[in-house]
Amino acid sequence: MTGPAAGVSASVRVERGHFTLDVALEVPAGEVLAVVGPNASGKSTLLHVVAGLVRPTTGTVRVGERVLTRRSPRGSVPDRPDGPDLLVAPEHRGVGLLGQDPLLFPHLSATENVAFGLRSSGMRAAPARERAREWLARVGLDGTGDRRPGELSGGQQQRVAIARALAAEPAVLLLDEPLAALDATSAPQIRQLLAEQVRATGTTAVVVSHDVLDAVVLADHVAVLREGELVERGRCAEVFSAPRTAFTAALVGTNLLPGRRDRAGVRTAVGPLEAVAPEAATRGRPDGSLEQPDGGACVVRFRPSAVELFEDRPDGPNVFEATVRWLEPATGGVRVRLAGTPELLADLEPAQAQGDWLRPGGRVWARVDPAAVHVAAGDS
Ligand SMILES: Nc1ncnc2c1ncn2[C@@H]1O[C@H](COP(=O)(O)OP(=O)(O)OP(=O)(O)O)[C@@H](O)[C@H]1O
Repeated sequence: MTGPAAGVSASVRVERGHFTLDVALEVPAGEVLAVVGPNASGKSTLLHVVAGLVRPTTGTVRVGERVLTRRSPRGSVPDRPDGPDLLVAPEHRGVGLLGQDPLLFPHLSATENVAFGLRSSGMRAAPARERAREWLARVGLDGTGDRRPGELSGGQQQRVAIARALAAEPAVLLLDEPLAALDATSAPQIRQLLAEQVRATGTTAVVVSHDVLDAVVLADHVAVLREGELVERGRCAEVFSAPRTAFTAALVGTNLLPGRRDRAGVRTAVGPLEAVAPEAATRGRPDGSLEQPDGGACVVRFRPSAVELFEDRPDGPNVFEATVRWLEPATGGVRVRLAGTPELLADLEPAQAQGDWLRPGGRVWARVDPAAVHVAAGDS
């Protein structure tokens, strides 16, 4: 490694025409942060700022104690205490970047591709080749070192790129959708390999993806980016199991509604909802009550499989009428999207999804199991 594992901190603003990225984030040394968000939310821009490929409009990027990028607002005094503007070149930052394209040299063998980076950082030829062979074995390519990229599958090429990136022992590794170009068989294998190797080497890493699975498998923490701003962050398990914004809930495929508590329950856009989930009583004060028992803003969360749909109004609490937006396949059944803001999801078993009444544009009755309704204090 170029030194002991170092954390990353970035507080930057990038203005690009109509788009503005404005984020502040920290990744502790040796940990992995996933940045997830939809297309054009600014994920790649953020990585490129950390890699030194994009100069921010203002802000600072540090790896450990070392400042790699600093840009002050225009018109500020140049001899400020925090130092002059600077942009350390990408190749001198100790920061590796692995994208969806392995970008291997086509005329070099796999071993030579991995050894190239080591040679350019000053290692002699024989030890560089030896180290390259060791790394190819670590990524499951023992015996294929003499092949050129054209003689390797897409997944194998990406293994070579991972070996090359990690063999250089970067202080920080940036992963920009590293699995996006792989087929459905290779992607899980490479995801697992990356997770193992990043952890085994203790490399600090930032992975950007629109796929929540990458965050779950690869990362300790997740930051959710929307239109250039971080809308939620925390440990993956916490953010994904109890999203606090409708945006993140949609990303992880659960339902979340803003509400207000009153004596009778929770008022939401679809009507009053009862909750008897244990979490409703555990996420507030130590005595079990919620922080704002009356009139307080809260978020109501329930999984799509807790929603049943009916042609005629059913009995019971938590019943509301809705319009079907569309139907799509779901694991073991059918996912129905119900129109509204936010859109709600219902996962039905195939037998429940029969009948003419369940069609896009049709009116249906929805019922949510009160035992599956979780309520937490806060705004969505
Ligand atoms: N070189 C550039 N010049 C001007 N605008 C750019 C440039 N590169 C990206 N943008 C704009 O910045 C915004 C964010 O793009 P970015 O590629 O960072 O998003 P992303 O979240 O990585 O998207 P995707 O998931 O589609 O890769 C977009 O609106 C994009 O059009």
